This record gives sequence, C-alpha cells and structure tokens, in this order.
Amino acid sequence: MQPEQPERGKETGWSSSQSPLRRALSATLVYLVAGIIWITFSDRMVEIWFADPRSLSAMQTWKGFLFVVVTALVLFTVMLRLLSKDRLLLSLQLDQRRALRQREQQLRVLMDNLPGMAYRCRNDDSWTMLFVSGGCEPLTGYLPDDLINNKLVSYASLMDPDAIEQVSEEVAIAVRKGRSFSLEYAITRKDGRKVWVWERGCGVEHDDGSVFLEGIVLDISDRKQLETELEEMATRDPLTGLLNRREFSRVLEEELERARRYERPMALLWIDFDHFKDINDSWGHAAGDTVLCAVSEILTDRVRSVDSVGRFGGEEFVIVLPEMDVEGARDTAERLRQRVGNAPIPLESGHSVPLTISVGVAVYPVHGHTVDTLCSAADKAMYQAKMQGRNCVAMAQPIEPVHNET
Ligand SMILES: Nc1nc2c(ncn2[C@@H]2O[C@H](COP(=O)(O)OP(=O)(O)OP(=O)(O)O)[C@@H](O)[C@H]2O)c(=O)[nH]1
Repeated sequence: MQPEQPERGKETGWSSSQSPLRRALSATLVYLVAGIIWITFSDRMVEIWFADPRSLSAMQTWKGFLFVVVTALVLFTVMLRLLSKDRLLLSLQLDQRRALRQREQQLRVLMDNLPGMAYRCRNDDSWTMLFVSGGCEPLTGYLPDDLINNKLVSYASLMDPDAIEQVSEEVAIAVRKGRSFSLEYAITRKDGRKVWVWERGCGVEHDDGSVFLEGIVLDISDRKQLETELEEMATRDPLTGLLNRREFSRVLEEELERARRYERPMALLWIDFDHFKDINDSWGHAAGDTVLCAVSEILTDRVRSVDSVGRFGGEEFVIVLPEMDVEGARDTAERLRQRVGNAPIPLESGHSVPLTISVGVAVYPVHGHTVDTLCSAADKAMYQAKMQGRNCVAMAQPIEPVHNET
C-alpha cells in the first residue's frame, strides 16, 4: 500500500494558481497598470484644473509626492505581511524541529530501555540491519555498529541454519499477507552462548516499493528453561529421572504403532525388585532410594539408545525394545538380570546391598497386539518369575488365536 502523498498546495499553504512567480507577476502588472493610469490621467486632470503654469508645476510636484507616499504605503504593507509570515513560518519550523528532536530523544530512551533489541533491517538473506537499539549488546554480545550493514557479522549468521530456513519462510508469508510475524528461535551470542529469542515484527513498504522489516527481539531463555523443566517434571520420574508412567505409556503406544506399520517385532520387559521391602527395612528408605537410582542407571546404560526405560511406580520398571524379537528380548532380560544380581549396590555408608530382579517378557505380535494386552502379558510373566523363586526371567504365554485380538 502506497503512503498518502501530501498535496503540494496543502504543504505550502498556497493553491497552485498562487505560485510565487505568478503572484509576483500579478503584483507587478497591477503596479504597472495603476502607474500608467495614474500618470496618464492625473497629468490630464491637473492640466485641465490648473491652467496657470506655476500652480501646474506645484501640483505636479505634489502629485509626485502623493504617488511616492501611496506606493511606499503599499510597499510597506506588503513587506510587513511577507516578513510577518516568514517570521511565523520560521518560528513554526523551529518549534517543529524542537518537538521532533524531543520525540527522537524520547524514542531513543524508550528503545534503549526495552528489554530487548528493536531493529530495522532489509528483507534480504542476511537480514542486513539498518538500525538496532542499544539492547543489541546485552542480547547478542555485539555492538550495534558490528551488526549495522553486516559490518562484523550479519544477524542471520547468529541463527542456526535450520532456523533461518523456517524463519525466512514465516517472514515471507507474513509480509505477503501484510501481517505481523511472531517467531521463536535460538541465536549464538558473541561469547558462543546460545540464547532463545522471541521476535515480533512486520514488513514496512517504502515509497519505492521496497520492503523493510521492523520489530523487536527479546531474550526468552529463562522462559524456555522453565518450559523445559516443566516438561521434564511432566514426563520424568523425579527420583530416577526415567520416563514416568504417563510418558512411558505414550512412548509404548508410539513404538507399537511403528512396529505394526512396519510389521516388525517389539519387546516389553516388566522388571520388579525382589524383596525390596527388606532393603528399606534394613537400610532405611534413603538407602532404598539410592538402590532405585543405581538400578535405573544400570538399566539405562545397558540398553540401546533406541530403547526406552520407565518407572511405573514403586520398584517396578519397564523397558520397551523396538525391533526386538522373542530371542533377543529373552537375552536382553537375562543380561540385565545378571548384571543387577552380580553387582551389589554401594551405599553412601560404605556398605553394599545385594539385589536381584524378576523380569517378565512380552513380545509383539507373539504375546499381544495392543498396549494393554502386552502390558498385562509382561506383568503376568513377571509374577510367573516371582513364583518360580525370583531372580529369573519368564516369558509371557503366546496368544491363541492371534486374530481374536483387536
Ligand atoms: N525407598 C523407596 N522405597 C519404595 C519406593 N516406592 C516403593 N517403595 C517400597 O518398595 C517396597 C515394595 O514392597 P513389596 O511390594 O512388598 O515388594 P517386595 O518387598 O519387593 O517383594 P517382592 O516384590 O514380592 O519380591 C515397599 O516397601 C515400598 O515402601 C521409593 O520410591 N523409595
């Protein structure tokens, strides 16, 4: 949208028929006509009325005086009007300049005290900055001059390459639709530290049709950190840091869906500590917590990065093993059982606590087709292991017939 052009007449206070040249020509013409009429007719009148040569000569002199006085008065009035107008315009200009300076100063103070960086940049690949407020240094570590016209670095070079692509896309859409954009992305400061920023801006079109971007960038690292912590709290078990029941169920559902889609096996291990109550009773609850954490670490360290370990509550742990068939799952469960059983857990007091685990194993699609049936099969298998004397691995019962399951 083109900005409204002020009319020339409005700007100067004159209509177009009142240009300075026309006004000057009109005034001169009026003066010439009046002068010629005056000279022609006044001489005639004086000659008619004063036949006596002496009186005629005196009247001619007075007539000359009268002409000079009248033209002097007209000149005085015109000059006074013009000079007063000039003076008024000058003082108006001075007032406007003073107000503009004051507003600029207020704006600068406001921008420099913003909790972030205000900017104006070209809509190019480097986001070439044309103006940045004083908030640039606390935010990026660079001085405003370092960024302006990409003198030292371009703003785009502070962003992650994948973020640039996404940000450019969103900005382009917003500019095309004439809307403002709101973005969150990470930048790398001069000291190498990553900070999360929130940016809000819009495209501003200039008279020549070129588009500039103007907006503000704020540091939201604290908020991001808080969000991460809240997410951790919502998905992790606070004691062991493993996935909590809700998050593990979500992961299990996801892995099962993938296994179904690609027709691959997937195993579920259900792990329960043997006689854990005795450890709590003998060594205290804090020691029990230490044992829980230590075993969590053992389990996490001894599975693949694609596997997920969760704590279902108490001393019950679950592990999902994607792409793992019955044999592989039995071997993994056995390996974990042996590792836990063979290495007593050291306590802060210097003592070591021996611990064994019972493991139930269920594998998709052999022992169940849904999360519920697999969990139930693995849980039953774990109780089977308890029944068999604990410290052992038990496999779930294969389902029959397979097509009865949903
Ligand atoms: N220290 C500690 N103990 C816990 C925690 N959650 C559950 N427990 C304890 O775990 C014990 C579980 O006891 P039981 O269900 O009787 O099972 P067990 O003693 O392991 O015996 P079996 O499972 O039959 O071998 C209880 O004493 C609970 O208090 C925890 O977060 N920290």
